Amino acid sequence: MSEKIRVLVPEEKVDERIRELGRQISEDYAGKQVHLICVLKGGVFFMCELAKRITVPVSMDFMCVGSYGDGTASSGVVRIAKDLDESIENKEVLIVEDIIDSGNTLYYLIDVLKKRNPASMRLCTLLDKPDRRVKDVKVDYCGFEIPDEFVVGYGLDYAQKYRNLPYIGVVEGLE
Ligand SMILES: O=P(O)(O)OC[C@H]1O[C@H](OP(=O)(O)OP(=O)(O)O)[C@H](O)[C@@H]1O
Ligand code: HPA
Ligand SMILES: [Mg+2]
Repeated sequence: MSEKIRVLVPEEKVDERIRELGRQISEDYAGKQVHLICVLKGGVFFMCELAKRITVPVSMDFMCVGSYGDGTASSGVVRIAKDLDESIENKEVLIVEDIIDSGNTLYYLIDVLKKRNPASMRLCTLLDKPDRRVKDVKVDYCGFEIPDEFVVGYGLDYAQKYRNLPYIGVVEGLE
């Protein structure tokens, strides 16, 4: 069955904002190498586009975590399905996420990664949904603040579908 999707942020706006974020990050990390950590699966589209817009040297690694399963609410239990391949000790780490919603995922991840002694650690998210926050998470770079609606596209899924949409949409008709 397929749901109805309403466009919330069109493709051109997403692309333009990612270029701006890339410029800002390049300025802030001038003279350094930034180590991007992609939070799979949702973060992968954003990370690829963002990395192309960063002009300082970039390295990258991937971690796969999840707490939503096929539903629209966080289970509260964050599961690591794949850890990083490399050490982050003394690296300028920038975590790249698609969305901060309840904050459960990033609260947990930041706690885990801080113990590995990076030189610095910041967070960049394409979307921030502050109305749903239950855990406090500091966002350093944000693409868009969005209202309390379940969104898909640009890596975000509903029951694993719609990640490949090139825009941010709202799934209509969910309670
Ligand atoms: O702030 P939170 O309420 O924790 O929600 C945000 C997290 O939830 C989603 O991941 P999900 O668990 O759906 O895994 P996925 O990226 O594989 O879809 C999303 O990609 C974030 O990682
Ligand atoms: O609004 C959302 N959409 C898809 N996945 C999510 N994970 C947390 N919030 C969302
Ligand atoms: Mg998901």
